[in-house]
Amino acid sequence: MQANIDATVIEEVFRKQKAASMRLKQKTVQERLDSLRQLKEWIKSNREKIKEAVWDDLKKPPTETDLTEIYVVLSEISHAVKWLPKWAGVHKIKGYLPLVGSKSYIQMEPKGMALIISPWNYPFNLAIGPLVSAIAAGCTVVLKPSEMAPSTSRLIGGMVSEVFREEEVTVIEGGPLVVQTLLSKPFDHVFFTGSPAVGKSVMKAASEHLTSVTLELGGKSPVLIDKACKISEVAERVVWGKFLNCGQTCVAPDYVLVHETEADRFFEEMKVQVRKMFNPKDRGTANNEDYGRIINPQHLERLQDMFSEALDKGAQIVVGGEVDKAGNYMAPTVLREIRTDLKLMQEEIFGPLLPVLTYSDIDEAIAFINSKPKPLAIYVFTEEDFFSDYVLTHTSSGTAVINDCAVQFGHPGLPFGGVGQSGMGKSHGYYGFLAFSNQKAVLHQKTGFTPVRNLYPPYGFKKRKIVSLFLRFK
Ligand SMILES: NC(=O)C1=CN([C@@H]2O[C@H](COP(=O)(O)OP(=O)(O)OC[C@H]3O[C@@H](n4cnc5c(N)ncnc54)[C@H](OP(=O)(O)O)[C@@H]3O)[C@@H](O)[C@H]2O)C=CC1
Ligand SMILES: CCCCCC(=O)O
Repeated sequence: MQANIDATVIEEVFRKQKAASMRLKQKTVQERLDSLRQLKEWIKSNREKIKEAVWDDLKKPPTETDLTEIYVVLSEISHAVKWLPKWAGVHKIKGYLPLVGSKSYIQMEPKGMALIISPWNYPFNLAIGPLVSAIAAGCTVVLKPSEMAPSTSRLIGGMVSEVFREEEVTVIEGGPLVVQTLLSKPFDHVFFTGSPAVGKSVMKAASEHLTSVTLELGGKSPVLIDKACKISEVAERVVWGKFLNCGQTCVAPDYVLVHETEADRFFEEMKVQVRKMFNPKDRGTANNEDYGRIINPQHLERLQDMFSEALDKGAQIVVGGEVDKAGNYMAPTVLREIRTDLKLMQEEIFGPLLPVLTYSDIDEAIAFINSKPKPLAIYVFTEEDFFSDYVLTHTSSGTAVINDCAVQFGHPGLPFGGVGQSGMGKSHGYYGFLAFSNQKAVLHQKTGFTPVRNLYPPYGFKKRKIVSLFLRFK
């Protein structure tokens, strides 16, 4: 069901879901599996509609939508369908001597009512991925997609109406004001994907009800390139990870630190790879199959400001630089001779600009990375394990990839999420299931004698001896 932004509608939706959430708590694993399978069938049957909606919103190449919006979600559903019986089952806990005779286990209980707030850059994937986890956990869901991706938002509303009962999942469209109204309600979990700035306001609002949150945020994810790498392979992987979705990707490389001895070769290879993957020949054509567009004129202007400032302060273009305002087009652009005080090096770029800096000493590079907030990802390219071990030991990030970029997002077995400014909580697979679950600890004590009785008062001489004995063996 799609609800308009009227506050009374939100009130009504909340009331219905509150009433349903206790009943749905008893929703069996089989019922949840049935819902996930129906969702999967809908997605597979409506692939073209999804691609059209995402094209309307972002001019995202249909094949890229297939890969990064549809395939990733189908993979998440298949993973959940395979493992849900185990995730939702009883997790037995090993015995504990002082409680000998008791049985302990963890019971996974749905948190209850979930609010999912999703961004525009992967408007299908980042709305439905968390929804899969919430359904698997047995939660009811209010889903608020981005109004900056209206076609995909409408498609999701229609899909939800067809697949779920209204009291199970409701899509409420709208922007910041709708979010603020929704956040005034005492949900049991809020799953937010977006910028750190908005993430803070979401967390603040949720704290009024002590509602748990998952914050999937962003940040400046560095690429660190060691000496003696296979530079053409490195360039290929950096170009793909960076310019996918025109760089509008939370796990995209934000800047590169390349060892000074490799810099010239790296720049040459970046030219080769950009031209090979995203040849500007299609620039401006409506049906470009390989490269998308910036979401709107405001974001294009933001990126142009960053770009102009960099050029004014000495940055040089290695490849790219073309901008076509009419088509919200900015070419995949690699820059060198970068000053560290540029806006480009202070704020998350979230677009197709890639500043490249050189370093001579690994500790200098690590100090630079650590001078910034902890990123969502760190990408290390090296042939030496000690190098990657050293970097991962001396830096902190939500995720880390050695010798590739962005692919960690697609592995349903890995927890995904940030740390510090780049986010809190994890998503995907079992970790997404846990985000929406209360891990209830259950201890079933035996009747009759248990060692615990020796700890009851009155604490006479004998009792004190027993307690000392207990302590001596700890
Ligand atoms: N960790 C991750 O998995 C990901 C993180 N991101 C991060 O998200 C950011 C880009 O996405 P973007 O959508 O622009 O992020 P925003 O934070 O601007 O928006 C995210 C969501 O919050 C809503 N929103 C926007 N402003 C407010 C506000 N003042 N109060 C309440 N809600 C608000 C938006 O609604 P509406 O859009 O309708 O205005 C949208 O639904 C980047 O920082 C990127 O790194 C992006 C993708 C994945
Ligand atoms: C490769 C797909 C990544 C999608 C989520 C993001 O990083 O914005």
